[in-house]
Amino acid sequence: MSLKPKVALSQDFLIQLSKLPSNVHSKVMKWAIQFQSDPTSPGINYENINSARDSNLKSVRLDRDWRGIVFKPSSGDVYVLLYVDHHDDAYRWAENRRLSINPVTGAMQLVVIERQAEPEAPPLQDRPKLAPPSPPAAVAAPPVYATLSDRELVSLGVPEELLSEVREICGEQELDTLQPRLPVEAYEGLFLVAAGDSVSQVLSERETRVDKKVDTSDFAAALATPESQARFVVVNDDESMMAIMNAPLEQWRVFLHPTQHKLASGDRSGPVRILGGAGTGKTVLAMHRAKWLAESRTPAGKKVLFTTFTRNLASDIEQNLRTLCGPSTMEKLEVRNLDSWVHGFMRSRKLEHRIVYGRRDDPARQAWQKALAVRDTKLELTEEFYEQELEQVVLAQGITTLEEYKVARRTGRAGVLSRSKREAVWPVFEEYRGQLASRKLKEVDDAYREVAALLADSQADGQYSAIVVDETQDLGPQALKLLRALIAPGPNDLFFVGDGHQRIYSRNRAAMSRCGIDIRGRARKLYLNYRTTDEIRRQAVALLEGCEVDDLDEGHDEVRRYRSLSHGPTPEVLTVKGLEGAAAAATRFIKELRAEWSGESAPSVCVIAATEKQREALASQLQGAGLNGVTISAESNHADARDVVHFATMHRAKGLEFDAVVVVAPDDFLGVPEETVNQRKLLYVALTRAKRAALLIRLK
Ligand SMILES: Nc1ncnc2c1ncn2[C@@H]1O[C@H](COP(=O)(O)OP(=O)(O)OP(=O)(O)O)[C@@H](O)[C@H]1O
Repeated sequence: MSLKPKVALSQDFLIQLSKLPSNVHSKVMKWAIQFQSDPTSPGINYENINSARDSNLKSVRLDRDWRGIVFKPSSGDVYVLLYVDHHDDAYRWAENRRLSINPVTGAMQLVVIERQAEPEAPPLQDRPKLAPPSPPAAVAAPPVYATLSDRELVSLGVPEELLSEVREICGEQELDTLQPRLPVEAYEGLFLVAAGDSVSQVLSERETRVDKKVDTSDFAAALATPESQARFVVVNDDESMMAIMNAPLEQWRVFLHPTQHKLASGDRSGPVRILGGAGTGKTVLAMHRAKWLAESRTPAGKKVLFTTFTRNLASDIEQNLRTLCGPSTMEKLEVRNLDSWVHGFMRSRKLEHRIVYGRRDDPARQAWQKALAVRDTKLELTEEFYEQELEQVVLAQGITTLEEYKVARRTGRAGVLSRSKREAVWPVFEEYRGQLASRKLKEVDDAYREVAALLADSQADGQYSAIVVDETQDLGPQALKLLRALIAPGPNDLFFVGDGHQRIYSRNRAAMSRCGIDIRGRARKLYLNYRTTDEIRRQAVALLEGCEVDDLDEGHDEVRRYRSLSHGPTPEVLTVKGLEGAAAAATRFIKELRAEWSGESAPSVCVIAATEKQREALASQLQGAGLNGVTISAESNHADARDVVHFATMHRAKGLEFDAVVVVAPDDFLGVPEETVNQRKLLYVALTRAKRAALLIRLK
């Protein structure tokens, strides 16, 4: 029995497919499907490309004008659809490209060679490190990678063909210029080294082994590496081929970053925590992980729980999971925001309490006012003090008795509170809980705590095979403890993704290790921003300068190491007086953008405001200027709405993305960094929702 040859598609092929006119698109689809079923068919005529650097690249005729470029090595049974274009363009594309195998990582890399071939070099291991060349007199910055050996650079993913160009890089800008020609892992490795990491740190964090013997002619083996799968996908049947080709731009479903790939599958001995700045593919990874867990580690009768903080985000994720997973996998997945899960659990146990999320509205407001009425006025503590003490100490730590309160840690709270003062303060909190109870209400943190206790008492775990958590930064200590109680400790139990820069519910600062979640040895990071242009990312990061950011545990995180893959205009920052001025600026920006992008399908745009009131006012003014809008609510993101402007509060925009955003920021959000950390984080979240363009309006 002869085995069917391996057929793969490249990322470039799919991107190109998405740009083809529809009559050519269907022709290419038909051809590609035939090709997939038998690339050795005598009907396929592989023509040599005389000027090609790589003799394994062949041209295949699709019709009089169009050509496919295919990789067909002289030995081995691997065929890769690399590109499609008009005859001359396709040939030009193929001329200076080479598909080779990285001799250290074993990954397949498509390299664009712009320079003349260099003289034959000795094998990697024999090559000495280059002494740092003495810089030319006029050049200030020395080459960044001069002290690394060739082998070290290649182990980061740098193709041998680009070594000399990498060696000449003297700064960030030059690295960014070379980025489109570098494999994603090489670009990432290089900027991490430039930021201060050692090569071995980079390799060990990304779990890349460099001690294997690599056969640089075995393309079938090379295709199996996570690095190769970041840009090539093997297709085994018509069905999967069609699914991929019908949504060529849904790259996240097919091509994972090597780190996403490694973390999405395979067993982990306990809780995992993934950090990553905005847009680094944390949700994508979480979805792939949930899929793998559901398909590979979930016995009949159990499910994977995928949870997050906000309701509209959970429904967004569920929709995306439906495009990633078949019905049988979806049956093993439960996607719910944590509050809705708790609500459901309480109802199933006939617990009648309603959950309250704040004290602004009745009846919780009345309960809080009654509680404040019992305070000891001699202490001269403000209402704000009591409220913050309640949220950040009493509720967050699940303190239910004066004895516990007397010895509680008050991390993050200003000023020392003596035991005697604590005794005098405590009755307010006790009264509040009593007032809530008489109204059949419960604070959300108390609900988490009590449900966790019920689970522990009833040994009711066992319904979930694993739990995947998105937006972990917004879950406080009691929420984390509840998640811990929901599943027995063991392999693959908990998988968290999050970003301390995006904590927008500041009361929910938690350290995982203090909630029974031990991530030691299982903490990883994603560094590449797939969503936002680097110009927008930098603008957003600049807002957080001087703000302390945690790593969801007891350490710190920093933004220096993150980078974006795309570039665009630097976001405009305007200062205007009043909402009318903001609405006028937003209208102009959106209309100009629509005119500029008129050749493309309607861009998605979101106007993001700090409060519901401002959001409503802006929506009505833009409506008056002829821009129809929809409001993003807890129930719906209106993701399918076309030709409308979306309106959201900063809290509601979390986790979403749009081609462009207009962020309307009250000017006091940008006060002294230490005093406006929470507001600045909201702005960071809002601005990083943009993929290509952003306008930041400072509202005086
Ligand atoms: N491997 C990938 N290839 C291509 N696109 C990707 C990949 N991973 C993520 N993306 C895209 O990048 C964007 C951001 O991804 P995602 O929402 O998962 O990031 P995130 O880290 O969860 O963002 P945030 O924290 O800002 O909400 C999405 O458009 C997603 O489709």
